[in-house]
Amino acid sequence: MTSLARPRMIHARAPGKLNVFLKVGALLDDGYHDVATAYQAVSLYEDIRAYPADDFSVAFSGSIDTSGLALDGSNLAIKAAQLLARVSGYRGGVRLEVDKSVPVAGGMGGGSADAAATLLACDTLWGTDLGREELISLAAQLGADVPFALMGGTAVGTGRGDQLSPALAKGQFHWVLVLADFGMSTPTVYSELDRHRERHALDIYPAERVPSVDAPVLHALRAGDPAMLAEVMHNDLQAPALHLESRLGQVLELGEENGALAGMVSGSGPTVAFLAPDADGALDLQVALSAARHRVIRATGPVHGARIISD
Ligand SMILES: C[C@@](CO)(OP(=O)(O)O)[C@H](O)COP(=O)(O)OP(=O)(O)OC[C@H]1O[C@@H](n2ccc(N)nc2=O)[C@H](O)[C@@H]1O
Ligand SMILES: Nc1ncnc2c1ncn2[C@@H]1O[C@H](COP(=O)(O)OP(=O)(O)O)[C@@H](O)[C@H]1O
Repeated sequence: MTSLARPRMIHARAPGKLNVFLKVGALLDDGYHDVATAYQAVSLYEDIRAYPADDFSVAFSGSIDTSGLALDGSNLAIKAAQLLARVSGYRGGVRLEVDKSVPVAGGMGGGSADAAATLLACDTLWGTDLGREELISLAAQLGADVPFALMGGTAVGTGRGDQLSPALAKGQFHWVLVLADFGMSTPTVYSELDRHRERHALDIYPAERVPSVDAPVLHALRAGDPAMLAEVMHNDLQAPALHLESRLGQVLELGEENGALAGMVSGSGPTVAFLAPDADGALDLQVALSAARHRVIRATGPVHGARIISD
């Protein structure tokens, strides 16, 4: 009698993201904020290889400095694998090798991409076969951005950012990303926004305490028109991020002086994303910013969400 051979390794890949639009509403009782965001998955990827093992472990490689990342159960990749094992009743473990391209704590959802790719890789490796819907619901338990890393493309996120609906998008947008040599804590940036609103007794979007994505943003994405998108890109976390790290303001100015259509802090920062008119414009901008001794990479979007590359 023959038994079905278990795969020896599964390779999954998930993208980083930009928030081309992010409005932050009220602080909720659970410490989260109601948000309305337009996500775009971009061509910076986390590649995860999952090997059968008796326990759970993770190791990192790649061009990004990962020396500060915990490798224990607090790592999002391990959390994802352990959650899937618990829910599915799988009794073994997994050895995860992550080739990292998304900056750590950079506002581009690298940890979320690790979690999404891990869910998919382990579901395949272990043959638990939960299916997309259930993986998305596990993803939401791991972090607000994790469902989008599974889904990819372009999408509107509401609630904590985890209630997704796909958005129509045409063509390709060209981004130039300035990476920082420091990270920023997402909760700290949200808290800075709350403090600012309290200090100035600001009413949060009084007409709509539940924020929404502005219609012109969806229109620009649908039209695939970078000039149109540049006019309406917005991030409520940019002001608090700049308040915490004023040097990001100089980066924004430099990009806008050198041909960017618009620049924006990505999510909670500190990565700064510039929208270029086209591929040539992105290359010119990369050269100018690199000459000013910044670490700069180019990316395009939208791209696919998490998927299996090989098994
Ligand atoms: C700001 C955003 C924009 O997409 O991304 P990043 O800049 O982190 O990539 C997200 O809202 C981050 O999502 P994610 O990084 O998955 O957040 P989580 O791990 O779930 O939450 C970390 C902490 O951020 C704060 N948080 C997160 C999401 C949200 N809607 N409201 C919040 O206040 C809470 O303090 C929470 O405890
Ligand atoms: N696999 C992981 N990759 C990156 N960060 C992780 C991971 N696991 C846990 N973290 C922690 O999650 C936090 C957010 O990291 P990350 O997802 O890279 O950035 P951001 O939330 O700004 O997009 C960091 O403080 C980091 O230490």
